[in-house]
Amino acid sequence: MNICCIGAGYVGGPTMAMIALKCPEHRVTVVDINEKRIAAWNSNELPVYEPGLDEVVSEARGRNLFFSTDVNGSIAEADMIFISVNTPTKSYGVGAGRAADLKFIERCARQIAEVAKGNIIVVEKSTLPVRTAESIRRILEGCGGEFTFQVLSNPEFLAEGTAVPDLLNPDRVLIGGEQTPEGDEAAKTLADVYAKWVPRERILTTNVWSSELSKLTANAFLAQRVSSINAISALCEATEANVDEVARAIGTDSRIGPKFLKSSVGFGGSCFQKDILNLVYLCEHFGLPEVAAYWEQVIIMNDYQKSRFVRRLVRTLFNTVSGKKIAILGFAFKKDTNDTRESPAIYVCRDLLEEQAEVHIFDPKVKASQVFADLQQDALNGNGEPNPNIIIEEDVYAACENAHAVAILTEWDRFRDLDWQRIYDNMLKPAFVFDGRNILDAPALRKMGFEVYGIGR
Ligand SMILES: NC(=O)C1=CN([C@@H]2O[C@H](COP(=O)(O)OP(=O)(O)OC[C@H]3O[C@@H](n4cnc5c(N)ncnc54)[C@H](O)[C@@H]3O)[C@@H](O)[C@H]2O)C=CC1
Ligand SMILES: O=C(O)[C@H]1O[C@H](OP(=O)(O)OP(=O)(O)OC[C@H]2O[C@@H](n3ccc(=O)[nH]c3=O)[C@H](O)[C@@H]2O)[C@H](O)[C@@H](O)[C@@H]1O
Repeated sequence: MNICCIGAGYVGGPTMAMIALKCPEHRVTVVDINEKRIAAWNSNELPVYEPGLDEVVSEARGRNLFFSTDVNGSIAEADMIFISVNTPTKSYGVGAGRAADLKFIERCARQIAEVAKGNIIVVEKSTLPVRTAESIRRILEGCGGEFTFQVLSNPEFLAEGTAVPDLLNPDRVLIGGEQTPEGDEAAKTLADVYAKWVPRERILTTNVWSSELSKLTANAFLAQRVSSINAISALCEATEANVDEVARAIGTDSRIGPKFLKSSVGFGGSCFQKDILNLVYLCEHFGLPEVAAYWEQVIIMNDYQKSRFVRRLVRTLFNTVSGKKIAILGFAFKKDTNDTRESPAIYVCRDLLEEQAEVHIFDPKVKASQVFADLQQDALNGNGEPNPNIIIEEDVYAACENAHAVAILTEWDRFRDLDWQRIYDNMLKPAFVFDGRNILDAPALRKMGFEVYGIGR
């Protein structure tokens, strides 16, 4: 088959690279309108940092994996077209701040309608509101083009930082199709692609709507676990219970399970918040305000956790951080990724800048330009000059030197192994550490003289 994937982002790139690697008999072309991104996929410095991805791409690229900006050309040749474009939260008009903005999806559907040929399978890889496949079907049907088609839903469950192992060994692959002989046939064609490396029993098929809704539901459940343990972390701080001990105690109950119970400064990433907002919007749209309010609370709790972290820091630093140097260790939304979308670090830094702190930011993978873009309105002062209170550090020890406090905002493994004695010696005293990820050995640091504040302990 000729497989085309529209959208060479965090999902399109790695997913298609894995399909190409495992299915040398298929020709896979990933297309994007973003020329810089395609150029990066064709270079030695991929646009996405994921452990193990370089190896996968370099084995398949040029053999049966191609990255191109020729969107129409690739669609015209394709038997199967994945749509893997971004579906951000709408920022304008009806549903602003909640609904998913589907303009990129609709653009893809219209482009497919214009140039596709033959018998094609259109696969929704992007995360979409339930019933989007219906809109895609109507656009494709309405154009009177020279092709027949089936629309499948095949949401992606990979997590950033572990994309390669997640794709190699997924818990499940979900395929939703129309319940007709043609729909079943299309679902089988896609299942055969994955079956090259995923055991058949892990390939689930459902109707289209269940598949679309399962993706939003999975993310909502995962985020809800984080918000639930974070809610308990606030109570732990008030009662001297330890949230990590509570998490371990409840996680050993096999009905609850141990994963996704790590209390933190808050969840980030491009999807949890956007997908829950989308779910909330859908519930409101279908006249279910109680259900909407239930899920919205997951986000409210996450916002509370991020602002609570800053309030605690300011309170501890004698109620002012104005003119104080605060070292920010980690800017990505989780370890092993260069992605900063919705990173809690953005919100923490903004609040600290608002309090007139000087933030010295170190992250091993995030570029300075990305940090400035994320801190947008704070990046420039009123005169259009760069904000002198935002300093990007290349060296973690320089970031901490003469600092009043260190805040860990991403759980990069290397932060655990830093020479904390050296950091202590070079900090102002009292030397405060706010561990927003609970990764440090707090008793050992206290012995050195640090005042350590974790989350929920
Ligand atoms: N980032 C993640 O870990 C996961 C994301 N998802 C979902 O996958 C979808 C894509 O997410 P990401 O890859 O993170 O987004 P992304 O923003 O990294 O990539 C999307 C790409 O689509 C391109 N694009 C948009 N419209 C286009 C068009 N008409 N023609 C060609 N290219 C076009 C953009 O230029 C961009 O490079 C979203 O719906 C997201 O919710 C699902 C699972 C995991
Ligand atoms: O749809 C998506 O985009 C993806 O969203 C998440 O993946 P991702 O956001 O990449 O990363 P996660 O590991 O889920 O972490 C999300 C956020 O929650 C935080 N988190 C996670 C787990 C935990 O116990 N505690 C916690 O604070 C992380 O630090 C991070 O900020 C889901 O895990 C994926 O299954 C899904 O495909």
